[in-house]
Amino acid sequence: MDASIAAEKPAAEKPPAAKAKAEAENPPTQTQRPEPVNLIMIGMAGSGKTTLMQRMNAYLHERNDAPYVVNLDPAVAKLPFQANIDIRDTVDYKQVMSEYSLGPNGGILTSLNLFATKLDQVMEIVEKRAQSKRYFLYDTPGQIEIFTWSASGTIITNTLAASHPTVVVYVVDTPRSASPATFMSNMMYACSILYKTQLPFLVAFNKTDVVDDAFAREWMADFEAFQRALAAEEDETFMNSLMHSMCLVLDEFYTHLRAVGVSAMTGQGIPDLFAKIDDAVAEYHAEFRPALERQAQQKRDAERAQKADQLRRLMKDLSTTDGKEVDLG
Ligand SMILES: Nc1nc2c(ncn2[C@@H]2O[C@H](COP(=O)(O)OP(=O)(O)OP(=O)(O)O)[C@@H](O)[C@H]2O)c(=O)[nH]1
Repeated sequence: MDASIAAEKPAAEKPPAAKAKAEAENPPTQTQRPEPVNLIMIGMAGSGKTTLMQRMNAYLHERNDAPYVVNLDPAVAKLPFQANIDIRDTVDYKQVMSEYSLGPNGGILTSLNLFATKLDQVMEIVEKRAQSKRYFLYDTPGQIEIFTWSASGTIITNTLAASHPTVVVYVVDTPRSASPATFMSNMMYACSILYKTQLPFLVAFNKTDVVDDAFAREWMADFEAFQRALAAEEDETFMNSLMHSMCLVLDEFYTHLRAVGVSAMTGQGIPDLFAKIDDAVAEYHAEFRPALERQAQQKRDAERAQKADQLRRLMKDLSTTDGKEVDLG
């Protein structure tokens, strides 16, 4: 791995005519910039994270609000956009695999671990850009568990969340979730990530140009509709009875879940996606930030109590030395 994070790259500039048009339609505001927002894109392989990021990137460029883009997927072959920071500039995933004799997943995990050791440098660069950028988009590996359940993924997520409002955008391949079994599996995964990260969460049902997400909304809003869809499946297997029980758990999850249908391909639903992101940011301020401050306070209190306890024990030791002088030097 390189000794330091490779120099950040400027995102590809728009053609001058398009830039001038965007500026005329959306002149840069003189008022104070809203606080930066980190958007962590998570989703199963092929759900469309990268394509959706590209669409969001283009949408924001059109509004003269170019985002800052970070690629955290060391194994991605080709990106449709120019990332400002790219893990591939820092870690060579194939070299990591051969150097440590690892398979593809081990290679991704080790690359992320190596990258996490340089996170302070990344955060320094990102913090500088936070003066002028609103949205920071983070693309993650399609092997979800490598990011969400690894120490390095947790370190990256927590570091981002401690710096600025951070929202998880969970991307779902809507056509591939049209059967009750795959839908339920995907939602169980979403649920576990929500509880793991404890961050404001948004489900983006992607590829609505292929299959409308109305069925998903119905299943989330109406428990019986989902039960009927399950019953309509041909065989009542072990999987189905397991799902009958699981959907009772998910019912509670759905009541607080923010969801939006989008098409990364056509751009349908993108304004709604950003409106939902605003809601999630409000939740970050109302719930996550105070919880984070409470935790920090508890940690400070515990450290203070520990120091006081150590001092008390030291004083006790001193008082039991029979009046002999104790050399503290
Ligand atoms: N029809 C349609 N296809 C899409 C849409 N979004 C993505 N795709 C296609 O889905 C495939 C996977 O998209 P990616 O953006 O590479 O998915 P990913 O989640 O980043 O994949 P990994 O990098 O493997 O995790 C590509 O062929 C995309 O063209 C969409 O909204 N509509």
